[in-house]
Amino acid sequence: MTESLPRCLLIARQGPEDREDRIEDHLLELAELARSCGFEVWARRRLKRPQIASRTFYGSGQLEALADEAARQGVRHLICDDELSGSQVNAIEKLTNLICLDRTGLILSIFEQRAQTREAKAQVELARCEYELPRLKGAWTHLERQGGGVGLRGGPGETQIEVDRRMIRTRISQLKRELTHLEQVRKTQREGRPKGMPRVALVGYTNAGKTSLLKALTGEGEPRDLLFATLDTTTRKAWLGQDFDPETGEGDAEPKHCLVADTVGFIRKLPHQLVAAFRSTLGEVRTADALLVVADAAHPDLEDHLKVVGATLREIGCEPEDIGAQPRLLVLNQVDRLHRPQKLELKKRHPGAVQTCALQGAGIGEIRGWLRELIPGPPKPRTLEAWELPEPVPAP
Ligand SMILES: Nc1nc2c(ncn2[C@@H]2O[C@H](COP(=O)(O)OP(=O)(O)OP(=O)(O)O)[C@@H](O)[C@H]2O)c(=O)[nH]1
Ligand SMILES: [Mg+2]
Repeated sequence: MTESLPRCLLIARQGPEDREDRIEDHLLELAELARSCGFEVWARRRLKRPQIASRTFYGSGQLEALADEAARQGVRHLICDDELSGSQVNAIEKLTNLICLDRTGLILSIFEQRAQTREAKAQVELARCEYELPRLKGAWTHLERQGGGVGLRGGPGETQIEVDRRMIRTRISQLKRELTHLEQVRKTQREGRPKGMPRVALVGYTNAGKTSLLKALTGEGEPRDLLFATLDTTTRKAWLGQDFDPETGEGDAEPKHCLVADTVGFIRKLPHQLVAAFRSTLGEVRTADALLVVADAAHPDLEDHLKVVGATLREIGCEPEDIGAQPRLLVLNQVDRLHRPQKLELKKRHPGAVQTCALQGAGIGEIRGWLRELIPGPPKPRTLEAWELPEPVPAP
């Protein structure tokens, strides 16, 4: 007998400046995250609030009404798209009698479920510790209230917080030491890889089809329709064919290869604790000779996704404007889900991109051709596209 999945209710705040459709999109993405974490989504709600309520973020009136509705439907979890403080989570849980998770907490839970290798596990635990540390106060307020009478400083609660904080800080130091060691191991492995064979990293928004492209290029990889299916970097050898014209006899008959690394996906508001903790895994991206930036071309938020990818790449130290910056190829994947006019429109918007369908192998030959060019030397300079550049600062 299959156990039924825990049901959850998703909410997001809509401020006066927020467009309704954008908040809906964010809720749809949150629903995908919840599904990837093992929840069944019962409902999504936009809560219109001109101002943030400091204690409960969303305001007690709306939350109480939702809690009644959720209780009648057997919903136990409330997942919020907004980043909440520990004391806000506590106040919401008390008011609604639901288990409350914010977006960062949800993403961390997915990463915890997926982490397989020692390195991924250590990275995720580090991110979890960094996330919990500032939240401890909220979690322990019930003890603080029990603590010390008149004239006493602190009390049992406060002491407990201090003990907890110290334990977490000690664990953070241990994990950082372990990760520095693992980063060194990774660096040595990289240096030991065959010379003269370019290393290419697949990067992009989660669920865009990076692992599917790894499979199309190298024959290996397990694509899954889940957000953050891939956490660990996998590197495989890809056959790139040969630059040889049998009719004229021109070119190089020697077959060419490169190494392709699949990496963890990016997402809007990727918790900064995770970006920091995944520095060593993402080192594969920083040190790659070239990047294949993969996007789901059929996603309605394609352009936003590209901006998130551009910004996250900058955050991990890949600046497209730098001298000697890695060449990048934009791979617009899943074009089998688009009609011809949409593909033409996309071609106009991103003329330098390759349009692919990783599942059927369309466009893979073009990627191979681009990768072959990397071998004799760096490809020609290219004009940067708008999504790679920082957002312009609005005029005062
Ligand atoms: N229709 C269609 N589906 C695709 C294509 N490429 C990938 N998919 C599907 O998209 C889903 C995600 O594919 P993955 O390759 O796992 O995506 P990913 O970017 O590695 O995702 P994460 O590792 O979770 O970040 C899977 O269900 C794939 O079958 C494509 O070209 N066309
Ligand atoms: Mg993947």
